[in-house]
Amino acid sequence: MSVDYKPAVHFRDVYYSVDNRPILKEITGSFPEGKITTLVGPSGAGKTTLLKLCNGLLSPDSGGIFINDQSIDGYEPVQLRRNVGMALQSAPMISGSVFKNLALPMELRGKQLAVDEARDLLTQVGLDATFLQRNSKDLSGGQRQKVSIARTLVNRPRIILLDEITSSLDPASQKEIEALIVKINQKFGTTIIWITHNLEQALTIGEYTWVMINGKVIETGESSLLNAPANEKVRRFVKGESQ
Ligand SMILES: Nc1ncnc2c1ncn2[C@@H]1O[C@H](COP(=O)(O)OP(=O)(O)OP(=O)(O)O)[C@@H](O)[C@H]1O
Repeated sequence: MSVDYKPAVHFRDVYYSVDNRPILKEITGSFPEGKITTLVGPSGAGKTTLLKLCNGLLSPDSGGIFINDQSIDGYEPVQLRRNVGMALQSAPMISGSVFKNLALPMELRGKQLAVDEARDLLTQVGLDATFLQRNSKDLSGGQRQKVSIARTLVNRPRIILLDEITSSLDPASQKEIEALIVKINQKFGTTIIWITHNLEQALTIGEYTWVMINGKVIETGESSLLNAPANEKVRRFVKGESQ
């Protein structure tokens, strides 16, 4: 990974295991501040696990994780969740209105979300104000993902983690969400770490890529590395061949 950029998230020799089974091994590297980095690799490589380490949902067995140069252990959980937002493929919603869903991150901090602010958030993600009173269960997949992203923005996070947020969407919705994430990245300088199975997406949207295989980071660099991987395992992965 280029040394020209300040790391937003830095991993230093991180190990993580479940029931003595190593899931992540020797993870060292940085996600540059203000950039979009995609995380690719075969199923079970450890991508989601790595993402969950970035916001404290999981803790490493050993090694260090640093968010904006500060050890993740030094953050209050609330402060960490505000700094590092996350959106998931399933875009989980609580039952009730879109407004209720947008207000949730504030409510968890004992605060209220102003209706004007909720409207602004919807505008940011390309939805009009009529959506505020819609029931979350009546949203399409693309709309649901937009609300999920808007809800992430409530806390104005400096870093957003995305776990396959477009993989269940039709191509048009996928393009809309991609454009939305690029806009958020450019407008607010938000660091984006994006797990995707879509290598075309990694090439076009992400400036940088980490390739993970079997719990290890095998290659990192500009996304164009996917066009000509140096590593044989990565070459096989990119060609869709089994490891
Ligand atoms: N809580 C857990 N208990 C047992 N095994 C787990 C647990 N969490 C993760 N694993 C295992 O760790 C490995 C990595 O899982 P992870 O979900 O991080 O991979 P991934 O690269 O995100 O995969 P996918 O692309 O399929 O989502 C898998 O073998 C998974 O079964």
